[in-house]
Amino acid sequence: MATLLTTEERSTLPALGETGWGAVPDRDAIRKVWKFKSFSEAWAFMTRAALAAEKLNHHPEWSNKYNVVDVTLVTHDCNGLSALDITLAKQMDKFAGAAEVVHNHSEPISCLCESRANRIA
Ligand SMILES: C[C@H](O)[C@H](O)[C@H]1CNC2=NC(N)=NC(=O)C2=N1
Repeated sequence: MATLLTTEERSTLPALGETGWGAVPDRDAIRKVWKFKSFSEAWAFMTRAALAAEKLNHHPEWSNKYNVVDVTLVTHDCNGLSALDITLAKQMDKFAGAAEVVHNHSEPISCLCESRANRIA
């Protein structure tokens, strides 16, 4: 059974913050949003991440819209962050490679994709 990260363990998390993972307001969870070059690259990332998640028996809360993948990591069994979230976060960072990290989490995900109007303009 996973246990919540201790205060001491959490003190090592800022390094993770520098990679674009951020705290979710009002929740003991972390979130990162990537923008890939294409849907195909986003899907390839999700495929790798899904296989890693299955191996860990630890699954992301995530959504995908076109080339954007929005990931929240939390451990449901302990209702907060555990070491499994950090392990999966690091693996996802590896799979995402050089994809653009979207830092403005307050922006609705629909605004992060190019609008259809812009693409055909
Ligand atoms: C029974 C099974 O092991 C659990 O439900 C696993 C599956 N995947 C999980 N994923 C996440 N993110 N948190 C969990 O607590 C969790 N628990």
